[in-house]
Amino acid sequence: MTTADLTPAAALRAHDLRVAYDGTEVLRGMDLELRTGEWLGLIGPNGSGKSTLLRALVGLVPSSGSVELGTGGTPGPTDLSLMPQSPELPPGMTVVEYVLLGRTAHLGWLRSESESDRRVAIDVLRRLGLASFAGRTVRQLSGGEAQRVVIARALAQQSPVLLLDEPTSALDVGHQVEVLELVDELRREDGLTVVAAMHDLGTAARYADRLALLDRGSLAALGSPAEVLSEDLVSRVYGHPVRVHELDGHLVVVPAPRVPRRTGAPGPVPLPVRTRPQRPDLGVS
Ligand SMILES: Nc1ncnc2c1ncn2[C@@H]1O[C@H](COP(=O)(O)OP(=O)(O)OP(=O)(O)O)[C@@H](O)[C@H]1O
Repeated sequence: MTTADLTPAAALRAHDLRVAYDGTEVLRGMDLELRTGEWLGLIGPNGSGKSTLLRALVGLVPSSGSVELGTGGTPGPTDLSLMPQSPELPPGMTVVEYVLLGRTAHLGWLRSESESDRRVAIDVLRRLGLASFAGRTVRQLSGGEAQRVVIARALAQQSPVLLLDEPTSALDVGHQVEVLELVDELRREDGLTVVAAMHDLGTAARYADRLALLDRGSLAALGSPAEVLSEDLVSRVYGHPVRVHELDGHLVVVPAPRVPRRTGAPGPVPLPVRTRPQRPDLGVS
């Protein structure tokens, strides 16, 4: 066996990916290589470009640079599946009809869904504990139920690369674990490649093989969770001091309280200086 055999194949490569809205560049010089079967966590403050990067990877926003499959071709509609952050839920559409939209990329011109498409949709709904909602309209769901239905639609597409934009922001802790474990199971069993933008840094670290930290449209760090979640780096990029602890073998990031400035109080106030961080040597090219 050679070293090449041991190196996971690339699922997707982005090179010098850039996006500008109304002439303002919000994503710049993004170079990423996704390995087949890996989970890449996207983290970064509000507005740092996580959603824009995901949308650029699927071609939903005009971008410059390149996105190509590991095999070298341009991604087609069945290659990447995106679960958007705030999708439109069409009024009157039932849950099963909505999840079946995930099969659209697999249908030929003017073809309607087959029995096997319906089976895929029902199976995904069942695995997410949503089968009893199948006949309900999507507007008749709670926020968390609706979010799981949107995830179900993305999973029903059965694409080899799954892009999730804050997939658990509306979910209680039990459903968060249920959804993330299901995605992780698909990753381990079927070699699904996952990119998930998440705000909870501990949860992102728990599932990701690597974390990509975005800062104002650029990649500030890319590496293992332990490498990227350094107190200094996270405090600087997020503009607030944090502490990183290890609990039961997992990293937990908690905001540190700002020390109130008192007249005559001894010692410095540990406020982070919000300057552009030095790019650490974490494999970012
Ligand atoms: N349609 C748009 N038109 C103009 N500017 C936009 C548009 N969408 C996003 N932006 C800007 O692009 C930047 C990146 O936004 P993006 O939504 O990618 O950030 P994000 O990291 O996903 O943020 P959040 O964590 O708040 O979801 C922000 O400054 C945002 O205001």
